[in-house]
Amino acid sequence: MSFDAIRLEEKQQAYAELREVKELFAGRGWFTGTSGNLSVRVGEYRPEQFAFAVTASGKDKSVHTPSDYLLVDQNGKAIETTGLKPSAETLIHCEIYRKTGAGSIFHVHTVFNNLASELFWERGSVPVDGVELIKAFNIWDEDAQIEIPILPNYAEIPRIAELVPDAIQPRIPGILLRKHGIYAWGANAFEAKRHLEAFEFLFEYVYRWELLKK
Ligand SMILES: CSCCC(=O)C(=O)COP(=O)(O)O
Ligand SMILES: [Zn+2]
Repeated sequence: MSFDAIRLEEKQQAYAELREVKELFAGRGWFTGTSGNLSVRVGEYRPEQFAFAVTASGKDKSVHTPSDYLLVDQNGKAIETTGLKPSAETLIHCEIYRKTGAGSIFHVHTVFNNLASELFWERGSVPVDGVELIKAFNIWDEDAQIEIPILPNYAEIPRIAELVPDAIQPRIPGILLRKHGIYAWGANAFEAKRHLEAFEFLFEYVYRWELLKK
């Protein structure tokens, strides 16, 4: 498969989706200090070869410019002529796509996802019991109990990326990095957004509930 088959309209559609969600999340204050990154897959998918549009590294994600996104391959290398650098965390997106075949991945740093990751670091996952919003993950069991995995936040992204495949839990479309942020994914941007919003609600809930219990 060649990436030449990716049509201009597909790329423009992916960039438009990223722009829309970037604007929405920026309005919620989810990109503090240039943090966060977003991606949408384009073209055909095979675990050994795929492409995606990803946010460029280090940009102020609350503003729109003509150089906010670029296309990369399954190894995170640019597949278009550009001076832009892909997100420093692109390798994590690569591993999530390879393992899950997802269509879109969103990463944000928030105070509640950082607090939850630290509160439950020693457990290795954030437990959530019986909260209605678990249904946003298409888990419909009454009183469902889920565990959201937490990975260490090593300085070297490849060291984190290599842990990602084994950390991913089949029913849970997200992974926390300790005192860093959440990666949430879905079959498309709509679903990834729903999952991310649910995770953020649940992190705030579990954190506040832990305080109330004390
Ligand atoms: C200033 S935030 C540190 C880097 C980070 O965690 C992040 O999410 C943004 O990195 P990017 O290269 O995608 O801009
Ligand atoms: Zn980050």
